[in-house]
Amino acid sequence: MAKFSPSKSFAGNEDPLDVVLRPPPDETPDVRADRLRREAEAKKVSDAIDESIRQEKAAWKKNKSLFRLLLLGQSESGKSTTLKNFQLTFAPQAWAAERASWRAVVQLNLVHSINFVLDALAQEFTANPPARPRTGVSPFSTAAPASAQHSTASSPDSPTGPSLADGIADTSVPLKFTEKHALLKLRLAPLRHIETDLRKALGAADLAGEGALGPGSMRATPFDEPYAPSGSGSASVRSVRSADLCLRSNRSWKDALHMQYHGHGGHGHGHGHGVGSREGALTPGSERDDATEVIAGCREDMKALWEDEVVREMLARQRMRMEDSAEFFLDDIDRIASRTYEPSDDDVVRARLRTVGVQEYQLKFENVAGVDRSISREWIVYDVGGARSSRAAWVPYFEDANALLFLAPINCFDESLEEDRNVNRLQDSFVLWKSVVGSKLLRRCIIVLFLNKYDLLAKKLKAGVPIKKHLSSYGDRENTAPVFAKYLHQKFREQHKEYSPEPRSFYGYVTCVVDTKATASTLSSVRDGLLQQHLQRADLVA
Ligand SMILES: Nc1nc2c(ncn2[C@@H]2O[C@H](COP(=O)(O)OP(=O)(O)OP(=O)(O)O)[C@@H](O)[C@H]2O)c(=O)[nH]1
Ligand SMILES: [Mg+2]
Repeated sequence: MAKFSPSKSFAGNEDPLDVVLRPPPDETPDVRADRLRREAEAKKVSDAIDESIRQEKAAWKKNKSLFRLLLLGQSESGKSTTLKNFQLTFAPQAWAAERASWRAVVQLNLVHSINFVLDALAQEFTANPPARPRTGVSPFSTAAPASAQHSTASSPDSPTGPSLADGIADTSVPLKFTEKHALLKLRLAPLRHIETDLRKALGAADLAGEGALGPGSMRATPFDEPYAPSGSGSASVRSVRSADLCLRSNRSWKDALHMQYHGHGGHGHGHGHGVGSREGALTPGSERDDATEVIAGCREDMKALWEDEVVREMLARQRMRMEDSAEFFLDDIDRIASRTYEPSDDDVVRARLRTVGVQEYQLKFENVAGVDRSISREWIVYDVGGARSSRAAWVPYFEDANALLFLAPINCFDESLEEDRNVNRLQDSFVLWKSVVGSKLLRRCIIVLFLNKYDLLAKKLKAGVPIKKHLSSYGDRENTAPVFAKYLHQKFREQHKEYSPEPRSFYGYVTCVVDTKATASTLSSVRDGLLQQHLQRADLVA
């Protein structure tokens, strides 16, 4: 029987690989140099591969511990308000530390709304001047003259109710302006400068030239072209605004304010640079805080203006849509227009600042008992500007997003977009939702829907605005908030199912994000659900 005899080369203790790779014994210097060069190149490639594997692992680890949430939806859908709820619910200490810095923002909201009413008044005066001065008329009298009371049509608890929302105000009787209105307008004139000062203090000035002040500038009249509805032939509420409350970002207005308070060194040496030309005008809590002083000085006049029935009727007739939070602040002038005013949690949640661009926030969870602490401690939340011109800027954030919270305001079925009056706001939300759920870039993203502003929907429907008139597909269903919310929930759900590139779960909530208590509980379950889903996916990928 033939015996197996190993070839000589593989005999003994020699490493077979080494034998193969060993340079030939008769290698010339040129061949050797060539071989070494090739080996060095191969090593470079191998090192590069190792490095890329290392980076991938690090990115995965980072991704795993950093959860990225995108807040999307049209302008004024409630994205920034939802972000504030996240902070209030999950990072209460950081929230409390920042609350005082919102004072100037709340003051700006209030002053902005008063100036908005004064603008409307000025326009009315041009066509319908106030009656000749009468002696003994005080601007503080809340009772309107008998003639004016006679001419008003709105209900007391809903000054901008059916007549505003549905465009059925009786304009045949002229509004009766009196000397009281002229006097109020005059006495409240200093608030113009205060608004400018506050905007500057909050860093709004550097937005000039970006078109960021939006379509309704201070010069825009409340008598712009009426909205021509595209489909139903029904009137929609016009979005006529005075200059938008628009600042670049959360961080930058806080920085700007810090500069105003503490000077450019930013360390509290008491050399406030003031606002406009007034040195130290915004140093908080000091007698030099001009804004607070002037606002407090105007308190009674502001109240008299806002509570005046002729003024309310004027707003209803002009079908003006003020900021959603305007009434909240205007109804609480006594508290806000005070020298000792400090913002409450609700004030901060309601304070409106339009978001410009994409703002990134680090949300550090305090006191959480998370499913997995390594991924529940810190989230990156992206809050975007929702106006049409801002939407292209969202796309680069799609790829890395783990989850997306889409806000659709459901009270706006009879309103048009501020940036395009021919587009119904609800229709815009539908179209946006369709493209978000259908996006291939977002196919692995967990999507949560908030059908928001339920309170405003309920108020509008209670005032008698007919849904069917603006949304013919609604048919003869009940004109009530619960039925309409359920109907929309179903519609959004159907689109989600139809357009998602891959099957995925639908999470839909009906919300009112200015209700911080209810929102806290919704956000807790959203957070737990998101983390659970995220972990399941991570297990599949890892
Ligand atoms: N009553 C009521 N007001 C709401 C609700 N949600 C948001 N608001 C108000 O609506 C206004 C707009 O809310 P934001 O959160 O600033 O809207 P946004 O989506 O961030 O808007 P952009 O920054 O312009 O894209 C603010 O005045 C909020 O206080 C709600 O559920 N009910
Ligand atoms: Mg915003």
